[in-house]
Amino acid sequence: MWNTTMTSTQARIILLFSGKRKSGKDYVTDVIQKRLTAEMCCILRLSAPLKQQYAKDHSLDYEELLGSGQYKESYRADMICWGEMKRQQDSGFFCRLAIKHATQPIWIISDCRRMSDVQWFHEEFPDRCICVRVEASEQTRSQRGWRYATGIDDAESECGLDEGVKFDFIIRNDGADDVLEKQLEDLLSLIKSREEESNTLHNIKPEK
Ligand SMILES: Nc1ncnc2c1ncn2[C@@H]1O[C@H](COP(=O)(O)OP(=O)(O)O)[C@@H](O)[C@H]1O
Ligand SMILES: C[C@@](O)(CCOP(=O)(O)OP(=O)(O)O)CC(=O)O
Repeated sequence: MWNTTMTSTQARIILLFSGKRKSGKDYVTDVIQKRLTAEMCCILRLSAPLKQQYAKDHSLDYEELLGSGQYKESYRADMICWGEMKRQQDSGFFCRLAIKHATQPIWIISDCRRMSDVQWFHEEFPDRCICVRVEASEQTRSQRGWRYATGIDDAESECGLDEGVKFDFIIRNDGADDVLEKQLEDLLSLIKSREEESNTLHNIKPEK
């Protein structure tokens, strides 16, 4: 189905995922990666290099910060502040680190939060980005363990992409498997058609 004869390690397609806490970004991106295979598609998190550097600077446990337990939550507000300070100095700081070792032709960036994240990818990789929003109702998110937290759920970290972004695809993830399945099929078709366009462009030989 997919062309695996890559001539460069740079991505052909970049899926920029965003969505509120517990909307299901990890769940959905895992399914998509499985369908595309790990050979073709990697999942990259902007929060991974952030947590790594934050853990180092503050003598904390990086693995615990990667988990979904209380440890991460107790540092979330401070990590947000620290990350924002870094981004003010260099808006592409975490984006560059996150993609550094990626070799697959399709990248999923699973946690875009800020306009600067989306802009950075669009500027670095024009015509390769597909912006995907995952949405779930507050009721669904609550059932998945979400509790509103002032300073987090009303801050840029959660709301930075609520307005001003034209999403190429919106996934409603409220729990019905067949509804999600149909949307995933549509998104996979979009990825495939972009892949074909991109292959066509890359295979055009320069005129002699
Ligand atoms: N469509 C779904 N079907 C079943 N469980 C789901 C679905 N979407 C999300 N979940 C579950 O809800 C929880 C939160 O989802 P997650 O992907 O971690 O959210 P996010 O990454 O947006 O914070 C996880 O336990 C996940 O397995
Ligand atoms: C400081 C953060 O990067 C922490 C993000 O941690 P996760 O990526 O694990 O987030 P959730 O899926 O919302 O639990 C947030 C930020 O604003 O950069």
